[in-house]
Amino acid sequence: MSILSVKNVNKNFGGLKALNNVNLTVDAGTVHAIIGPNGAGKSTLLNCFIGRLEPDTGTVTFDGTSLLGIEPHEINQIGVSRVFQTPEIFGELSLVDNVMIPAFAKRDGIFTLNAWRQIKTETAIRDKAMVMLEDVGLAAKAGDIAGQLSRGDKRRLELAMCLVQDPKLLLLDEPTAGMARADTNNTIDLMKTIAQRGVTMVVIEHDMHVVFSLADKISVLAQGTVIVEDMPENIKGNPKVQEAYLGGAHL
Ligand SMILES: Nc1ncnc2c1ncn2[C@@H]1O[C@H](COP(=O)(O)OP(=O)(O)OP(=O)(O)O)[C@@H](O)[C@H]1O
Repeated sequence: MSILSVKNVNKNFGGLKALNNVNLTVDAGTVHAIIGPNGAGKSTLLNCFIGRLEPDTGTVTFDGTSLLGIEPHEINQIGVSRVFQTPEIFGELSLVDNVMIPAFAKRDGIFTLNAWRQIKTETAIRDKAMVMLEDVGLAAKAGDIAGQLSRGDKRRLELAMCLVQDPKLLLLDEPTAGMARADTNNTIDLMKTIAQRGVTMVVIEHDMHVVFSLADKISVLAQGTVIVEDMPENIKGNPKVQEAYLGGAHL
């Protein structure tokens, strides 16, 4: 059953066709990877899922609700969370505070600093935040200041900030970018655990080891168009993919 459906989406930047009649279907409970060369339109497409960009034409539907014309926080509220390429965390706050903030935002609709001062002591939310930090392997650092974390840990923290919102759909933009291999493998394991819990994931990723370790289905974008959508085993040898994606090189 489809949870995210993209139909005939076009997006131009001036004279540049960043998305050219994109169609894509993500099935519930699957990991769906979007790959393609630099500038193919992957981030532009993801931004159309979270209200950061509005397509010029076409539809984006999540769980029966159109995602177009609604605010990013409302999209978040209905169950879509995104992990960014550059982690968006609160650098001066502790890890546990970082995870509590999105938990409150999810519960109360929108987050305000005044509310934060009053509710910071709520133990149920603090306990939930601690469970999420445990899940991503950061519980021992719960009281540390987030800005001082390593790059890999910052990404794990951001993942905890998404998971605390109990998302139905998790969007990950290059979740292992800049990580050493050991960190990448830990992240793959973590994402597998999240997938096993039934969270649908859309992953943009350049690292083919990550893509082929995780994906149930892969969409290949080239010059703003989905040129192939198929199972991983059918992607590697696809000449269209090799030509468009790597200029004829073998994946
Ligand atoms: N805000 C913008 N204004 C103008 N052009 C843009 C804007 N955002 C993206 N583009 C252009 O749209 C095209 C698609 O960019 P996009 O970032 O979506 O590609 P991508 O597949 O995510 O690339 P990468 O893998 O390098 O991150 C590129 O040519 C890019 O330069």
